[in-house]
Amino acid sequence: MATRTPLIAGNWKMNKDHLEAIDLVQKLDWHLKDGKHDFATAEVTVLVPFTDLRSVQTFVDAEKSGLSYGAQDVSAHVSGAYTGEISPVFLARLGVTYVAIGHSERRQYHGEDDALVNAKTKNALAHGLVPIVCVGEGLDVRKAGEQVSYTLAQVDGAFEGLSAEDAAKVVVAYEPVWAIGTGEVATPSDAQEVNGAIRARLAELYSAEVADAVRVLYGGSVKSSSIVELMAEKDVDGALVGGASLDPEEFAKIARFQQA
Ligand SMILES: O=C(CO)COP(=O)(O)O
Repeated sequence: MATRTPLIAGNWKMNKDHLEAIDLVQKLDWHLKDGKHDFATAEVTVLVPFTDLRSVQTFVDAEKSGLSYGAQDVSAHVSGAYTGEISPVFLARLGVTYVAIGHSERRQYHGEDDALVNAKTKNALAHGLVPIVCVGEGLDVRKAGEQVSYTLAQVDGAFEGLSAEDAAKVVVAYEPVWAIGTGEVATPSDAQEVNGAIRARLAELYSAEVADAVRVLYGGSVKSSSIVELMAEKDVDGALVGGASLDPEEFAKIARFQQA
């Protein structure tokens, strides 16, 4: 079985301007260095607003920080008359590693559907970015007990037409919508149920090797008090952290879950 390096990703959402971003990333870097964090045992990345990318890049390069960084969305197009969109080419030029695609807030407030998520995923991969494809059910679906089939349909949509080679590079984040920003963290077994099903689906769609290579994260109200139990589940390969990623000490603690 492949050994998957855990990934702890902070999604800042629409918080922090480019000056505040430097302050936050500096403090995060300090806490990780203070704790002698070994990035080989858990990768740490921050997904920041587009306007913060240059500041974060400058800091990471100057400090030779082990942190990587990413964006929260990307266009399905490469260039041209798409007002307000950001090309994966621009992100790659700024040293971006990851890009979140299909976050539930984009699906909900910007009408993004599986076809668009698929197009963005392909575009990111074509330009050397690693997509973090977000999937997960709302409360109604959870109450109806349909969380696995609902989420797997989103996975099928996101991976449609992807080669095995590309599929192996993708990160999937299972984020049940009812657990986002609510303080309502899914239990470790809730996370394992869906994360395990996602991996099994990738094995069906591709192969055991691809399924083994893909990191499947959990997201939704993750805190330093919940990360250890979540990471103990065999198909939870990391976390996508919202609110708690804005507190550098708390986020560093989450990243250092192996030391807890
Ligand atoms: O949406 C999330 C990360 O993408 C989760 O947000 P919270 O950690 O604030 O619940």
